[in-house]
Amino acid sequence: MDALDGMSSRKTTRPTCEQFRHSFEEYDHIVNVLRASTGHRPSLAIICGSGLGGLADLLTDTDSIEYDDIPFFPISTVHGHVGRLVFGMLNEVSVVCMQGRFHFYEGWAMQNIAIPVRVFKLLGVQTIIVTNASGAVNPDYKVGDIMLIKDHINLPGMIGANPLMGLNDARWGPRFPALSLAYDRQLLQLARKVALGIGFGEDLREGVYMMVSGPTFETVAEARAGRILGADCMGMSTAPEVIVAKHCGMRVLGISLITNIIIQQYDRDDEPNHQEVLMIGQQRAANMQLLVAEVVKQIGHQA
Ligand SMILES: O=P(O)(O)O[C@H]1O[C@H](CO)[C@@H](O)[C@H]1O
Ligand code: HPA
Repeated sequence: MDALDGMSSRKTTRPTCEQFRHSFEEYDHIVNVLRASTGHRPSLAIICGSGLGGLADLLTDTDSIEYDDIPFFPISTVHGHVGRLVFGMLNEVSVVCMQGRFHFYEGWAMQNIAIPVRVFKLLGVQTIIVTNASGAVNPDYKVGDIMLIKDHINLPGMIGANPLMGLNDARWGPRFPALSLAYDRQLLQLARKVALGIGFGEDLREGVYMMVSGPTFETVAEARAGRILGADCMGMSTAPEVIVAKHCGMRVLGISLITNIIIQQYDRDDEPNHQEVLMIGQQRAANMQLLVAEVVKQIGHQA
C-alpha cells in the first residue's frame, strides 16, 4: 500500500517539461497585443546582431514596441541590443525588425530565446533574415568580411541545449525536423547575386557558423577545435532562432559580420572584446544595410 501511495503522490507532483515554454494560446495573445499596436502586417523579419541595430533605420513609416511592453517577452540585457520590435516598410515590403536579440548566456532558456520567431510566424512572416557579429576561425577571413551562412554547428544543441527540447506542439512543426536545408538555398543564391551586384568582392564569404554558449570568448584550444570541427566563424547566437524558424516552416537567410579574428596562437598578447565587436558593426553598418535592403527588395519582387 505504501508503495502505491508513493506512486500516486509522485504523479501529482511530477515536474512539467513545459516549464520554459509558452502555449500556442499564449503566443496568440502576444500576437493580438502586437496587432493592436501596429497596422503593419509583416511578411519578413530581420534579427539585428550586435552592433547591427542600425538595420532597423532602413524602415520607414515605423511603429516601435519595447520588449518590456510585450507579454511573455524576455528583455535585452546586452550593450548594443536596444530591446524593441520595429515595424515598418522596406522597399515596399512590410518588415518587422528585432532591434536586440536574446542570448543563452544572458540566462534565458533556449526555448525563450526564440519566442519572437514564433510570434513572427503567427504574424504572417514567411522569411527571416538573421544577422550576427562573429569571430572568424577560417584563416582566410578578414575583419569586416560579410559571410553568408550556408550551415551551422549548434554546439550547445549537440550537448543538450536545443530550443525544440520539450513536448512538441505539432501546430508549430514536426517532432524531428530536418536541418540539412535550414539555410534556404534560393535565398543564399539571391543574396550572393545581390552582394556581387552591389560591389562586394573578396570581402564576401560563404561559410559555417558555430554557435557557442558564451559569454566567454574562446580559449586558443576552443578556437582550434571549432576550426577542426568545420567552423568558419563562431558566435553566441543565431542557431536557436534559425532552428525554431525552420521548424515552423520559414525561409531563413543568415548573415554574419566578421568583427574579429579569433586568436589561435599561444604567442599572442591581445584579447578580443565586445567594444571592438560593436565598433566593427558600426564601421560596416552601411554595407550591411545596403545588402539587406537590396535582398529584401528582390524578395519583394519575387513575392
Ligand atoms: O550574435 P550577436 O548577437 O550578433 O553578438 C555577438 O557579439 C557578442 C560578443 O561581442 C555576443 O553576443 C555574440 O553572439
Ligand atoms: N567569439 C564568439 N562570439 C563572438 C565573437 C567571438 O570571437 N565575436 C563576436 N561574437
